[in-house]
Amino acid sequence: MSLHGSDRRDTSSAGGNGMVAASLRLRLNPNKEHKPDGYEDLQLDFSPNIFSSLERYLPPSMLNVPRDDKAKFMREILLKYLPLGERSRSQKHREYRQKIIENYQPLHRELYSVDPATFFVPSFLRAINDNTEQSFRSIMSEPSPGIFIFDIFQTNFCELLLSEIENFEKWVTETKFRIMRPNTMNKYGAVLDDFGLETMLDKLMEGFIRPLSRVLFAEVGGATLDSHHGFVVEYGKDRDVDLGFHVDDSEVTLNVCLGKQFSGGELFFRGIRCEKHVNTGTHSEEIFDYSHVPGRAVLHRGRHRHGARATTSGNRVNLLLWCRREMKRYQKDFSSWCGECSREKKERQRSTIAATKLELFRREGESTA
Ligand SMILES: O=C(O)CCC(=O)C(=O)O
Ligand SMILES: [Fe+2]
Repeated sequence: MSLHGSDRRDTSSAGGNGMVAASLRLRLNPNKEHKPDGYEDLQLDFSPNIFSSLERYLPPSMLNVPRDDKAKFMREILLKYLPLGERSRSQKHREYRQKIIENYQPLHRELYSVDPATFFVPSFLRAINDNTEQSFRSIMSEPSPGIFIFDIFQTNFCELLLSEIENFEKWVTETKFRIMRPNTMNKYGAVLDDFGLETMLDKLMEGFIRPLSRVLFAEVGGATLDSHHGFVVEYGKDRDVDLGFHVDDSEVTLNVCLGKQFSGGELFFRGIRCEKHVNTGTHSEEIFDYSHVPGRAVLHRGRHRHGARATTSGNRVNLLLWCRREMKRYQKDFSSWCGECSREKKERQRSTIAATKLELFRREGESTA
């Protein structure tokens, strides 16, 4: 589910609307002293972070009621802000997930909560612990502006995750369970959030990707990423072949190759664009192609246009974490990150300067004539 759009962002006035009693209005300003509960372990239709953020807006009388009651109250408010169609979609999705989680037996339970020492390579962990731009840049390359490449996962972690995914798919085939694919562009692959890995991926985003995005992608809200869509894509014989040119429904995307053996499957990047300019041409300096390496991450803005070439032999499985900001501010000026908006802005500035210069020359000419 998603909570996009400026109309649904301003939760501060939500309590004044409809069924919730007037005495239970949300506060206009958050209570910054209040330490919110965690909601990761509950099956909810919205990201646990949204509940923790919204909790600071609860009326004072509700702050200390049981967590389930707070979650119920906030869920009702959030649901009212979804259009009807989306509301029932969100309800159905919750039931769908519930059904999987009740019936699927995980194979490697150790994958379901983050264990930094066994998940990540030491260089990545050191950089995250240092938490400085310099430490981040020391472990990554930026072969093209806004595209960062670095080693992230240990081989053993990649293998365990691949084996868990295979086990899930085996269960899907055996039980003939109809699963939802990660998005409209894939016929294969699986949504990791749907079979129990949501909390682990949330921790991965919060503790390990958000610190990087805060520094590397500040202008698209990298510091305040608050939800994610986590899935795997699978290519090869009997799987998807390639992936067309697109932008992701994310502010920041983490793409990590898990394996296995394959050839082809290169990513091609073609510049960052806002919605208005998404189909404009590419400039030569925006062209960048990348060959995947197992365990290695590519981190880029969701609006960085890209696609994946055909995997010509073997199997390729990649983990994708689309990191989002549900609580987005409505943004109008994209010139800090859209290649075309910034070119247009520079062009406007250049012509204003040229016109001013011309006018000055003209006046000078008149006064000396
Ligand atoms: O196949 C890949 O590595 C890219 C996948 C991708 O861009 C996506 O799923 O959004
Ligand atoms: Fe993508």
